[in-house]
Amino acid sequence: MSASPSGPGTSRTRSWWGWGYTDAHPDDAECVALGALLPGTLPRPLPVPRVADLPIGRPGVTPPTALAHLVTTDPDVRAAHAMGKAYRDVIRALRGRPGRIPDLVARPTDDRDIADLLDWAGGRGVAVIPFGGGSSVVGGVEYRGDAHRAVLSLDLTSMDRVLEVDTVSRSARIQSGALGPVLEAQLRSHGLTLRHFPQSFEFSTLGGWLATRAGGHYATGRTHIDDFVQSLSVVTPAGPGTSWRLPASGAGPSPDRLFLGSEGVLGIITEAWMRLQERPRHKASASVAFADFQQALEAVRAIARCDLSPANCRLLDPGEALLSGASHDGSSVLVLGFESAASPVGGRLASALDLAHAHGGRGGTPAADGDAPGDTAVSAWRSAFLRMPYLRDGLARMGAVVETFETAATWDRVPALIDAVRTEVGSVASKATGHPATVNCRLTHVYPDGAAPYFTVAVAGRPDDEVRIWDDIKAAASDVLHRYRATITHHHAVGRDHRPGYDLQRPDPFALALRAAKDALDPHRILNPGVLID
Ligand SMILES: Cc1cc2nc3c(=O)[nH]c(=O)nc-3n(C[C@H](O)[C@H](O)[C@H](O)COP(=O)(O)OP(=O)(O)OC[C@H]3O[C@@H](n4cnc5c(N)ncnc54)[C@H](O)[C@@H]3O)c2cc1C
Repeated sequence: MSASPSGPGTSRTRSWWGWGYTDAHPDDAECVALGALLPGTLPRPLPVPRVADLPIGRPGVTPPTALAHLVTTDPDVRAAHAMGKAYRDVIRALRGRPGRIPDLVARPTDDRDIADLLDWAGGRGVAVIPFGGGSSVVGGVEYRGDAHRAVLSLDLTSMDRVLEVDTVSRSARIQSGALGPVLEAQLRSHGLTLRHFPQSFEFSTLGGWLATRAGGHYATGRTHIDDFVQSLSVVTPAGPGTSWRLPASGAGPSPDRLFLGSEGVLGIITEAWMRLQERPRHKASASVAFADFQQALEAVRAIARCDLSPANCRLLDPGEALLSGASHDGSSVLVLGFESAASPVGGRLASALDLAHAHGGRGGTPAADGDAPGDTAVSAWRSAFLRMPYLRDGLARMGAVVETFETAATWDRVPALIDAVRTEVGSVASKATGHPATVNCRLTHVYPDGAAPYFTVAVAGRPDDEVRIWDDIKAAASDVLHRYRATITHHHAVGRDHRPGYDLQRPDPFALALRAAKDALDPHRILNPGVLID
């Protein structure tokens, strides 16, 4: 079992503490250059953390002989499964204080292995934390507390095959541990694609997407992974179950809906039949600049209502546009993209541009229908988007507090919500650190009735106090969201970090029903304790 899983067809090493591949991390000189962008950061980067320096104790439990071949106690592997990939996780690793290191890491290869591991853990009071790619940004894959005798991280990535493709119904049965690129590589030979591309695509799994109701790259329409699910197979401590494959069904509450977004607290999603698509042959994109952010919001609202279905409709405020290189003159930028396997999309792009121009937008010559993006602001935004998590970790090494959070609200609240977050979160961040803070915003997904604003906070921290500072900033952000009745998360999930906000958001009878489901399916309360429901 390797400590640092490699990407498909590559021997590159995954970082145990930070985002992605170690060879893509900013070096010390780049970290210093990044730090210079934020007044008050450290003069030199914090050293890259080493597993050898961590307080990794002996495992508190030994697996039975029959399961020993699935389990490792290797310190490198255990460290890589201790936390997710939020800023909070990265800075804790950098400061030598990661979350609790799991006692054991298991990599099952089929449903039987999972059932046996759950049986054993249930009988011994061992907590089981399902682990896909480990890209959670909400404390979803770490254990907090001490109510269990030991902790087992259940890594699903050995179950990564596309098992069947039904070209007639255009769907496939896929094991849940497949990372994005592994899954797409297997579908390519059939000329098909799932086309679910979260920013974390490279290092997250189908099971993780389903368990967190992840949001992909589609800005409108099928924004969440839920929309692609035909049926699910789940192994719970109370037994396994598979829903029927159906294109749609009105037969009572949906069994799939119980497990979509269940974040590993009710059972392990082991495979799913997923709706596929043909690869797009027609693509077109363009960007439009706006002098006024409020007008840009109006333009996006108009586009979202017109049945144009852009695949990309990201509105970047001036700070986001500057950071990604999409604009340098204080403009907000709307990045528009259309795609289709069936018919040219130039007409839809032209209609969206007309609407943007009618609301004061400038530029955005429609690119010819084809594969190339054509527009430099669009290309700049795309490369910055993929590089951003690496840069965040570089800034963390400079002692900065840099993190994102996201939400969704109806259009009537969106403009005031964005203003309130900028003002109140910015003020808490500056007061907590004594340094100027930036709070930037982009819209990642848009709907006819509302939008999903996504915020990035950046401020120089105070040495060794970064976690507390971030927790204070996050608490202020959650307060604003609650006041505006905006969701605690549009797609990042609840995990442990969003529990207080989630508890306030969900109706009481729903909490009762969820608790009853937990009692029935996980009677020993071993699955991901602390997440979603107690
Ligand atoms: C840089 C970065 C960018 C991101 N971009 C996006 C984005 O664009 N869209 C988005 O939605 N999210 C995004 N995320 C968040 C994260 O990638 C998603 O939540 C993703 O769905 C998690 O998938 P994973 O395989 O890494 O799951 P993990 O992080 O391993 O697990 C997430 C949760 O699901 C549970 N779980 C995992 N697998 C299973 C399973 N098979 N059965 C039951 N429970 C399971 C875990 O216990 C945990 O609670 C981003 C994160 C980072 C760090």
